[in-house]
Parts: sequence; C-alpha cells; structure tokens
Amino acid sequence: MKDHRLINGKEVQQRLLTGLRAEVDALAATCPVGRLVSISIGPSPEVAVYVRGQARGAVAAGIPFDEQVWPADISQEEAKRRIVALNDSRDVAGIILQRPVPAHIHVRSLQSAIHPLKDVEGMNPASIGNIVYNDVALAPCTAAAAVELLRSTGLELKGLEVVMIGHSEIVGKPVAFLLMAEGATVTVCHHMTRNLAMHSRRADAVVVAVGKAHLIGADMIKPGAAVIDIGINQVTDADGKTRITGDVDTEAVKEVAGWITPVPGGVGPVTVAILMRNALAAHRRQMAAGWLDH
Ligand SMILES: NC(=O)C1=CN([C@@H]2O[C@H](COP(=O)(O)OP(=O)(O)OC[C@H]3O[C@@H](n4cnc5c(N)ncnc54)[C@H](OP(=O)(O)O)[C@@H]3O)[C@@H](O)[C@H]2O)C=CC1
Ligand SMILES: Nc1nc(=O)c2c([nH]1)NC[C@@H]1CN(c3ccc(C(=O)N[C@@H](CCC(=O)O)C(=O)O)cc3)C=[N+]21
Repeated sequence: MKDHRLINGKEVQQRLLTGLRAEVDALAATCPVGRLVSISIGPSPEVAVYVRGQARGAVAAGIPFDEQVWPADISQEEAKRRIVALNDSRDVAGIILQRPVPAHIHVRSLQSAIHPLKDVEGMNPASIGNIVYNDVALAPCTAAAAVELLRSTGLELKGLEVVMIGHSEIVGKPVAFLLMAEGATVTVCHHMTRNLAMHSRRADAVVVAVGKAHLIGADMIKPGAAVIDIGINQVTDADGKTRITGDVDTEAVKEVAGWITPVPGGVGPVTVAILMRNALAAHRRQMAAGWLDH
C-alpha cells in the first residue's frame, strides 16, 4: 500500500519537468533554449551521481546538456578564462560549477565569474543578493527544491513555523530566505544551537541539511509536522553494503511526522528539476535583456 506520509520526489520531479518541456518546446520556433553547461573539475564520485541525474533531467525538459570535465590540475586563471568564454557564448543558456572542486581552486572566485544572467545555481554573490530582495526566480537549486516539496504538502506557508537545521551558503541560508519570502516564521539552527530538539519539536515543518546520518529522531518532531531531509550520507550496513541515507531516522520519524521526504527519492530528484527550471528562467532573462535575437 502507498504510504501517504512519504513524499514522492520522483513524482514532483516529473510534474515539474513535464511543465518545463511544454515551455521549452513553445520557444523552439522563435528563440530556442541554449545549452546548459555542467563544469566538473577533476573526477569526483559525489558529483558524478548528480551530473548523471542532471543529464537525464535535461533530456526530459528538452534542454541541451553539455557535460564538461576540466582537468584536475587546471589553473585558476585558465578555469576563469573558460568561464568568461562561456558567458560570452550566445548558445549557452546557463552554467553550473559542480562542487567540490580541487583544493587549489578558489571556488568562490569562480562562482563570481559566472555572469548573473547565466547563474543557474544562484551562487554568484549578486544572485544571492537578489534573494534578499525577494527576487527568487534564480535561487540555489537544492534550497528551492526543499521549498517546492514543502509546498507540495498543501500546508499554508504564510505564518508556518519552520525550523531550518544547518546554515550553509548553498542550502540552509537560502532556504531561510526563500521561506521568509513566502511569509513563514523561520528559526535557523546550527552546531552552536544549545538545544536543537527544543526548537525542532515546536515546528510545523523541519528542514534538515547537515550531513549527519540519524541526527533527527522521532522525539525531535512534533506529531503531524512536515520533515524535509536534504542530507546525503554514505553509510555501511552490518552486512558490509554501502547505501545512501539522509539526516533523518526516516523509519522512526515517519511514525510521527505528517509528511517526510525519503533519501534517496526525495529532495535529490527535485533539485535536478529545479536546475532545469532555473536554466529556462536564465534563458528568459537573457531574452528580456536583449542578449538573444528573437
Ligand atoms: N540533495 C541535494 O541536492 C543536496 C544535498 N546536500 C547534502 O546536504 C547536507 C548539507 O550540505 P551543506 O549545507 O553543503 O553542508 P555544510 O557542511 O556546508 O553545512 C552543514 C551545516 O550543518 C550544521 N551542523 C553541523 N553539525 C550540526 C549539528 N550537530 N546540529 C545542527 N547543525 C549542525 C553546520 O553548522 P556550523 O557551520 O555552525 O558548523 C552547517 O551549517 C550534506 O549531507 C550534503 O551532502 C547538499 C547539497 C545538495
Ligand atoms: N554546485 C553544486 N550544487 C549542488 O547542488 C551539488 C553539487 N554542486 N555537488 C554535489 C551535490 C550533491 N547533489 C545531489 C543532487 C541530487 C541528487 C539525486 O538526484 N539523487 C538521487 C539518487 C540518484 C542515484 O542514486 O542514482 C536521489 O536522491 O534519489 C544527488 C546529489 C547536489 N550537489
């Protein structure tokens, strides 16, 4: 039997991608969407899983996907030069720089080199700044995915008491800003928070992005609350097999929560769909700015 407490991220992904496909197809005759360029620097297994998902999502959305893997020993200057060339290419709709990058690369400097109109991850400081002004069309993908999943519960976001656990630049902070823009009351917790459970137990919705398996147990969640689990952790079972799990003890929390996103099959697939939505939004902004003939 289907468990209605478990939110199906794949279904949300498909719904988003189907809608995008219609919009992308409608543009094909007048001003077709350019390619989405994925940049990985050196090989990385974490990134490979994500990029595979992106390539599949791009096919479903009808957006050309250009997967580039730059040498692990590329210099900062050469990487920046290549990004600037992509900024200037008319047939590039968007650029995503996959993290992590090798230690000698200054990731923030490279993110700043991506033009804000092509910044599909919303990680350029100018893009992050837009979010503070409630201009949320190009928000960091994972943060936007968490909000989309919360929306899919049907809960009224206005006035919702949300606890965000984790305050990184790529996830926790943007989630807090996006939810504030929706009218939620947001508490942000992190590793210096004195009593995490005291905060999380009060919340109508808990969003978790920490990177610690089983951080959130059933005693930390108010009955009926929504739980959005962003964490990705590799764990080894008793039989020696490795698998991916989130930050939430899903089996236990599902007994008290009203809704919960599983890992895998929750936030991850929706993140991919949001990246495609951002690519289309970037394309439309370039059209509006007069960068493309149409
Ligand atoms: N599904 C997806 O699309 C994505 C998933 N992820 C996953 O989400 C997780 C978080 O990623 P990211 O934000 O980049 O990670 P970071 O390591 O940058 O941030 C982790 C955050 O958790 C906080 N924290 C650490 N320990 C605790 C604790 N015991 N209690 C409360 N807060 C704590 C840290 O606070 P402080 O800084 O104060 O130490 C920090 O703000 C990871 O598992 C990552 O793999 C990330 C990106 C995309
Ligand atoms: N600049 C940047 N932005 C990111 O957002 C970013 C990044 N770099 N580097 C790597 C991490 C990781 N990440 C994932 C997103 C989706 C899945 C995903 O779709 N996972 C599937 C599982 C896929 C499978 O196992 O084949 C799921 O959860 O169901 C996984 C991982 C984004 N990250």
